[in-house]
Amino acid sequence: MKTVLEARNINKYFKNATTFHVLKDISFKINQSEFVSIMGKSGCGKSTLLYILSTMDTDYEGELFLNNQLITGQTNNHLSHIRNKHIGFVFQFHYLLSEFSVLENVMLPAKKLGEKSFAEIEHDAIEKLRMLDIETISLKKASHISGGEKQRVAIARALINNPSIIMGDEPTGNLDSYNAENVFNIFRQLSIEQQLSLLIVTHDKDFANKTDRIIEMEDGKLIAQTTSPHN
Ligand SMILES: Nc1ncnc2c1ncn2[C@@H]1O[C@H](COP(=O)(O)OP(=O)(O)OP(=O)(O)O)[C@@H](O)[C@H]1O
Repeated sequence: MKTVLEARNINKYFKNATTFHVLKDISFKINQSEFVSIMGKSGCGKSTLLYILSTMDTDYEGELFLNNQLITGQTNNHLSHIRNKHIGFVFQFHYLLSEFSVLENVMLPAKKLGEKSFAEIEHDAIEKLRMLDIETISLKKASHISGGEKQRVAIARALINNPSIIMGDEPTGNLDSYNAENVFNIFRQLSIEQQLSLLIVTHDKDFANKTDRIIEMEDGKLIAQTTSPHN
């Protein structure tokens, strides 16, 4: 099984008036097509870890590999490229550009990457919108669609560059149970049909129990990795 993401002995310190050891020797791997959740009490370090794994925070000790390539120590320019091409993000709040259409929002990361023509990007974006069953709202302004639709648009945007992994920080935290289940089902379908890996921080035990593996954190440490009961 191909490893998509590997964290080796990640340590992080916040250095203010005092030094705070926030992440303590975290190591784990995520395989292709695996759907993994991260759980732990508020303040245990989940978001801090996700920032490092997503290459947005480079101030840490240890090593990070994406598709078996060491990405620790790369230049900011290179990291920005890696992030845009290989990692899709879905947050609790969707961060769509409200004055832009759904279609324009989904196209943005591909335009930024600059590897395809406008027509190709538009074609890809419509395909993603169709896959998520929101093609009919493609010309609506992002401010004129529902919360559940916004999160599906955010997922389509995360998929536009065909990433290896989707990372999410509480992507269902702002949704009602119907829409939360809908997002879970989309993630599950992506992991099975597109062989996409998913790493999702969540406080929702029901959501986590349905993923392939739960990574549990406490006080900055990885304390358990549990294969979920559904397996
Ligand atoms: N810039 C900073 N300087 C010092 N301490 C920080 C900083 N940012 C976060 N922390 C602390 O690091 C710890 C981990 O924070 P983090 O946001 O990663 O937790 P979390 O598990 O994601 O919490 P939540 O579930 O509430 O989002 C917390 O104790 C937090 O107060």
